[in-house]
Amino acid sequence: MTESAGTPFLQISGLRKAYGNLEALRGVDLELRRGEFLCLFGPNGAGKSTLLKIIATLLRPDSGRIRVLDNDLQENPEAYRARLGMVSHQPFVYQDLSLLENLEFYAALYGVKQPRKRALKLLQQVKLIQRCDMPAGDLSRGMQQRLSIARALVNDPELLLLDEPYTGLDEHAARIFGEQLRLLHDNRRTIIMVTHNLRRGMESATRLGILARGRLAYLQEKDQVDPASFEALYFQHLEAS
Ligand SMILES: Nc1ncnc2c1ncn2[C@@H]1O[C@H](COP(=O)(O)OP(=O)(O)OP(=O)(O)O)[C@@H](O)[C@H]1O
Repeated sequence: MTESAGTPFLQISGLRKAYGNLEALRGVDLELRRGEFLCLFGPNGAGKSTLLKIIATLLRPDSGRIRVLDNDLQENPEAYRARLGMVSHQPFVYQDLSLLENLEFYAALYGVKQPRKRALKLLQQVKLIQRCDMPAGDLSRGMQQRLSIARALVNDPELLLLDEPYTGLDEHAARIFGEQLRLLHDNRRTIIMVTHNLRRGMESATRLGILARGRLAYLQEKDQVDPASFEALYFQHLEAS
């Protein structure tokens, strides 16, 4: 994939998705440059997970386009998926396999050169190395979340999609994850995170967005945003929903 200066990394235009009569996305347009970190807020049912699932190719839109650099993702989904990582409500881990087996499996699937080494490094990072031989199904919910974060990073993704990654994490684990996000966020990685955690979201992001009733109601560079005004606007949207 070619990349010239100024080419947006991700271009989304006119994205619409309905579930029966319910219009979950009503025309979303969004452009992100490589290395941007968008934190997307919004009321329950606003369409945030639907948007992330479509970007992750887990769900097909009814209409609209998504391009990553010069490629339409519908035209070459396999190459696109290899560059993608996602943490969602589903852990996508095998409950009967150990933590190490799970991560080794995914690393091998993505063609990582030394799958075991990569798996062990990630288990260290998410502080699960002591439990590496335990079946994933025996982990607590917060630990499952840490494992799915490790799973999402196995292929060192260029585009990382995080749907409420703080859910289930205790304060210590959330702080560690916040630190990891800072390390993960470099010039080559583009991140979109959906969260209801205003403080955590605002500390990590370079852009802030609010999705409301299936539309992007607000999008701004974080350094142009007054935190108190943003918080007030966010609460207005929550109350209006
Ligand atoms: N599989 C589905 N079938 C029918 N309706 C769905 C389905 N998935 C989502 N919806 C509906 O689409 C709308 C958007 O849902 P979505 O999960 O994208 O919202 P969200 O912004 O992620 O919400 P939350 O903050 O509660 O996670 C909601 O009204 C929801 O009930």
